[in-house]
Amino acid sequence: MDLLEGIQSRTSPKKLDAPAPNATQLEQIVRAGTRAPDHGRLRPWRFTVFEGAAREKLGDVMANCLRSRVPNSTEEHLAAERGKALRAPVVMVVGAKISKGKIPEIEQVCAVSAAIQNMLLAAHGLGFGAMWKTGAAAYDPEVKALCGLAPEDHIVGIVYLGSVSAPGQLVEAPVDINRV
Ligand SMILES: Cc1cc2nc3c(=O)[nH]c(=O)nc-3n(C[C@H](O)[C@H](O)[C@H](O)COP(=O)(O)O)c2cc1C
Repeated sequence: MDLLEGIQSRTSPKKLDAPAPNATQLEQIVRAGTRAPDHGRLRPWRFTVFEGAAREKLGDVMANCLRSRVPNSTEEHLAAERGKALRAPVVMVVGAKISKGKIPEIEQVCAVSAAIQNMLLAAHGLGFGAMWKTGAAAYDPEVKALCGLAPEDHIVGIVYLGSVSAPGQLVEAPVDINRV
């Protein structure tokens, strides 16, 4: 797939199912992430993959976090939160491990953000779908800890990967260029 065509045709699918990218394809996707621009070559990205039954562990932690944040959560809400981790065959938490030093924190987060976009495009190029989500779980220290991240690190995206079973809608954004 041509690069520009891939960029223009990528959308976030509505639904993802099996088959997931295999181990080689997943490595290609992550490798694409590591080609992102990265000020100071700090390699701030951390990729944590949950597949198969491991997704249930993530779902349980997400539901426990919801219970702590909102103690009167109903069983229905908790089940819905747990279910988020099962909405694709592969769930990848992409974190930014923050280094203290001369590279500003925002630039480290930007590098991880660029890595995620590279991965969405790589998945698309390989014929898979990918969704970039966050939600309250992404800011929860327990979810961070499960992924080997400290409270001061960031979860930049929870990336859902699989085969597209319901495509997203391609919505063109306005192209406004301010020329001075
Ligand atoms: C940092 C970040 C966090 C996001 N979190 C969510 C989210 O939690 N839920 C959601 O529906 N979309 C989220 N999105 C937006 C989707 O990834 C997606 O881009 C958007 O729905 C537009 O669809 P498109 O990718 O097909 O253009 C997030 C995007 C970014 C960059």
